[in-house]
Amino acid sequence: MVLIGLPGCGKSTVGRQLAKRLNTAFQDTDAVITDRIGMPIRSFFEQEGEERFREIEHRVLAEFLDGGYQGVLATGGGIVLRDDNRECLRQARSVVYLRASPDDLVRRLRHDRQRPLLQVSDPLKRLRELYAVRDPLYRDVATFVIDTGRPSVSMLANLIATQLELDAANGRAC
Ligand SMILES: Nc1ncnc2c1ncn2[C@@H]1O[C@H](COP(=O)(O)OP(=O)(O)O)[C@@H](O)[C@H]1O
Ligand SMILES: O=C(O)C1=C[C@@H](OP(=O)(O)O)[C@@H](O)[C@H](O)C1
Repeated sequence: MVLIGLPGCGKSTVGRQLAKRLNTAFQDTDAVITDRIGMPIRSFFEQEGEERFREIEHRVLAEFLDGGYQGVLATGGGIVLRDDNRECLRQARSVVYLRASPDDLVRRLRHDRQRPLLQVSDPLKRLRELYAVRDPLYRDVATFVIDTGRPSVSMLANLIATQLELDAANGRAC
């Protein structure tokens, strides 16, 4: 199953807990990319540009999904920007959109210096722009949407696990 959503929505944090709860593997496309490029993503954006990053991100996503990866996969917030990535995601068995408001995200990420797109003078404005463009794209490929506003990380992991179990019990693949 794949987790999507804006930077800071909890794809890695919730994803790790969910994998434990489901007793399955956890992987993070950003971590795989970082290993592959041998530098932080922020440095890669500065040296090589976003477009090169998106190429590598596409290859990594396709490798996981074409390879039939069965665990929990956290993705980068921009994974839905490319048509071919959205096509890949539609073939995944479950895609969960962790929805978070720009206001919540800017609070969570106020000390972050790693996310290249948010190193701007007005990160709230940037997050609102990202939300406007991406929210419809996340919804387009999501199997279901979870609002992350109130619940804790462990509650969210339990909520998703329960939803996946219900889907499985109702005969829908998870
Ligand atoms: N539901 C939540 N409530 C409060 N803080 C959260 C929640 N989900 C994630 N966080 C915090 O927000 C930050 C970003 O989370 P992270 O999992 O790295 O996001 P992503 O992988 O989606 O970019 C971390 O400090 C994490 O602890
Ligand atoms: O939103 C984006 O376009 C990006 C989000 C980042 O991942 P997170 O969503 O884990 O921050 C990372 O993939 C890269 O900096 C680009």
